[in-house]
This record gives sequence, C-alpha cells and structure tokens, in this order.
Amino acid sequence: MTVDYRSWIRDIPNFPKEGILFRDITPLLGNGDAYKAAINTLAEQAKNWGAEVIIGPEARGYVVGAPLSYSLGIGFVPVRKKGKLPSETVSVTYDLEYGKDILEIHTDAIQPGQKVVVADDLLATGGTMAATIELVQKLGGDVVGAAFFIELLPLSGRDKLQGIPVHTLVQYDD
Ligand SMILES: O=P(O)(O)OC[C@H]1O[C@H](OP(=O)(O)OP(=O)(O)O)[C@H](O)[C@@H]1O
Ligand SMILES: Nc1ncnc2[nH]cnc12
Repeated sequence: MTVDYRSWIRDIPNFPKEGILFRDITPLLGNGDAYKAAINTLAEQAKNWGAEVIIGPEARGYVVGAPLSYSLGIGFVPVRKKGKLPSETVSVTYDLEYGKDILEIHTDAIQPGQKVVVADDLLATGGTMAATIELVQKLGGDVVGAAFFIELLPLSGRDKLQGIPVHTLVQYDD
C-alpha cells in the first residue's frame, strides 16, 4: 500500500517557540493504515541492517522504536531524559533545535558488539540522535542504522551521525 505520509503530517507555526515550524505526527499516529505502513517500511529497513535491538529517545522515539522492535521480535531500549531511569546510567548533554537537555541509558541495556538500530520520529539538527548514538557507543554497541519518519533537510542532521546509514520516510526542504 502506498501512503502519502506528508498528508498525515500537520504543520504548526511558532511551536514550541516563535520561528519554529513544528511538524506534528499525531495525525499519522491516529491513522491505523498510515502508522502501520510507516512502521512496516522502517522495520524492513531495520531488518536489512541486521538490527538485534532498537533504541529510541524519549518521548516520540518510543512511538517509532517500540512498534519497530515488536514487529521484528527484538528488544526495545528506552533512552530517557535525565533522572527518569531507575538503575545505573550513563548520560550525555546535547543541543536541540529549541534548547538543551541531558539523555541517559541504563549501563546494562545493551551488550558490547550488539547491532543497534536507533529510531525517532524526526531528524532536525541531529543533536538528539547524535547523543543517542554516543550513549550506545559508550556501552560498546554497534549502531548499524538510524530510522525516522521525518527529515528536515536544511538542518543537516545527517552530518552529525558519523556516516551511519539513515532512512527517512518524508524529507522537507523548508
Ligand atoms: O534533531 P534534533 O534537533 O535533536 O531534534 C529532533 C528531536 O526533537 C524532538 O524531540 P523533543 O526533544 O522535542 O522531545 P519529545 O520527543 O519528548 O517531544 C524529536 O522527537 C526528536 O527527538
Ligand atoms: N520542527 C520540528 N517539528 C517537530 N519536532 C521537532 N523536533 C525538533 N524540531 C522539530
């Protein structure tokens, strides 16, 4: 089934700050056919990359990463914002299109050498995903690919991802 993903993504000007054009995926999530098609396409790609575990950053990374891992029958590891994970963690500070934050992962969440696919809804500056990849690498994981619904091309997020293969469903030029 061919889905026009763009028609399920809503543009909200000046959210969460003046000057940001927010690409809202909630209409896509709310449509069973569009959501399923998006996950199936990214799952196929993650399988081709040889994914052994999927890792996604809080919060929107979970609505992409968790169904991907379920669909592939492999584990899902959450990366969370500071202070939310209960066991021992490693952390990294990162820049966002609209701020700064700290991300954490449990130190025992992945095995050295394990093939990891990282997933999120949107690639903007790449700050969140670069930080997520750094966390995985601190634990010795092998990041084999990065999967997203959306890529904001002018922000050049791919350039921050160390040449790791990237797959995105929708690219915006503006
Ligand atoms: O490429 P970047 O410039 O890092 O931007 C992309 C990130 O920004 C958004 O998350 P946000 O931090 O707004 O958190 P949320 O998922 O909790 O809404 C989005 O879900 C990505 O994770
Ligand atoms: N423009 C944008 N729209 C939605 N989520 C984002 N995360 C970072 N930039 C974003």
